[in-house]
Amino acid sequence: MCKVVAPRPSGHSPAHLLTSLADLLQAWLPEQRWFAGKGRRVTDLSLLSVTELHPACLHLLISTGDGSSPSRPGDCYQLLLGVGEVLPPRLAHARIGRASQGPLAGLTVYDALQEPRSADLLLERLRTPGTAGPLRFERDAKVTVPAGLTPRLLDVEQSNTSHVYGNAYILKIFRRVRPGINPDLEVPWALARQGCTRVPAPVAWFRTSEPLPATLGVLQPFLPDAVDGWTLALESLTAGRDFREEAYELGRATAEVHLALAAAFALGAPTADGNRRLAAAMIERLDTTSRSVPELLPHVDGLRGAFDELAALDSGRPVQRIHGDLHLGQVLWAGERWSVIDFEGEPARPIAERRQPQSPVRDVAGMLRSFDYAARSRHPWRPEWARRCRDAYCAGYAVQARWDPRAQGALLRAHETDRAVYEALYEARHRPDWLPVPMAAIARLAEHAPSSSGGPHTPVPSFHSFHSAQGG
Ligand SMILES: Nc1ncnc2c1ncn2[C@@H]1O[C@H](COP(=O)(O)OP(=O)(O)O)[C@@H](O)[C@H]1O
Ligand SMILES: O=P(O)(O)O[C@H]1O[C@H](CO)[C@@H](O[C@H]2O[C@H](CO)[C@@H](O)[C@H](O)[C@H]2O)[C@H](O)[C@H]1O
Repeated sequence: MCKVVAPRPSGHSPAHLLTSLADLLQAWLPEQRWFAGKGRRVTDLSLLSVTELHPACLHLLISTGDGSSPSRPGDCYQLLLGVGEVLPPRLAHARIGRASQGPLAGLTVYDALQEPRSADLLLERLRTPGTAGPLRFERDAKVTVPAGLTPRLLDVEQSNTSHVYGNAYILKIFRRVRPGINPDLEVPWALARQGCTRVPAPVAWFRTSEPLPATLGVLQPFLPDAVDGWTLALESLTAGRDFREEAYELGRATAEVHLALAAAFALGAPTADGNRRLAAAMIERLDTTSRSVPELLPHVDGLRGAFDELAALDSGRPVQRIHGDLHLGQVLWAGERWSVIDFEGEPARPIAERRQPQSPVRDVAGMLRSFDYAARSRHPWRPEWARRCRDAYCAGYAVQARWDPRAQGALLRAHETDRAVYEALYEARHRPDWLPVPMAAIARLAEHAPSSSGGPHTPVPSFHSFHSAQGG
């Protein structure tokens, strides 16, 4: 960590500190993968809380807005800032800038989550529960986390920031913070209590009570040698290898998690009214998204067909807690089986909404879209690879859940369409180069008028009988 010089930042109010940080953060935030306002200027910036974890390491909750709507509350983000005189070369990539005014004038500010020392600080706090200002560090009383585990920053594309400790634990620090308990703590905790072994159970976490009650980070066991489903799918595509057996097992794993979720949380009955409200919400998302992603505009009328079809439906599957953002990047192959991670749901949605019971078909649709994503992201495009994976996945799901998602044609189509709209917004905001991937699906979904398909449920006893039935 850099050497700190007086005056100590903690001696200053958030408003005073902001005079040092505002310019630096306004330039730096829009460059961050986890920042949801790509391409938009940060005009309104305020510090919601400042906690000194160490004289040279500040924990910050900030609120940002783009000035577009004075009535819209700003987004809240969690930062760990290092402050010092000189930044060592190994931290050059973490540099945010040199403050020119205010209490930090002349000091260099950097993203402290990029360095192991801040990871050490957080783990020490999590090992021994307690508080620091508004921050509360808590853990599962039955688990003892050893001291001195070597941290490393996880070097993968992700929406948050994670540190791995001694290949034994992983700490996810949520970047975008929303009021309420984060489902990524709530759901794995509840599943562990159900005895579900498909999901790593939280061992420690930290949260804040002010200025908003929110979960800030979760420590879980790290699955060593795990490979995520997205990497495996791309390897399979590159090598021209089949992925049906993996997809089938993934379907079984998804259904197993859904069954455990159904046992852990309340269920809701499917109703015609529920379908109408869901369709209305999907149409609203389509309309809102097409205002910020103009590429969607030519397809809006076509896409609405799937939602109208859902609105006319008078049945469906019972609603329950689900994963909420299921895709190939959220499943890990480790120890010869699939595990499921990241129950945060769609990060842009309010937490109260993410905690509502939803149709399990929504998760199935997320994974089906993901097979399409993988196939679309490689040249040459191999639609048959995605089609086989999608079928195998549903077959595996049907065996475990005892109902086949393919028999829910209208529901599945509406959820896939809604998911593709979500993906278009996500990519436009976070990875504009990827926008063509969901747009390809959107064009296809809009072009093919919805029609009820999907036959009656036919249980498939094993992958191998499924495989031979497909002539594989
Ligand atoms: N328990 C775990 N064991 C091993 N690797 C993990 C574990 N949890 C997460 N990871 C790795 O971290 C990556 C990002 O995790 P994820 O929870 O999806 O973060 P984010 O929500 O920030 O995208 C995963 O793709 C995986 O590579
Ligand atoms: O970071 P999260 O895992 O919470 O999820 C967000 O980012 C994902 C991209 O990293 C995004 O997923 C989309 O791209 C994936 C490939 O990178 C693909 O597997 C998914 O099917 C596709 O939706 C996800 O939508 C977003 O919420």
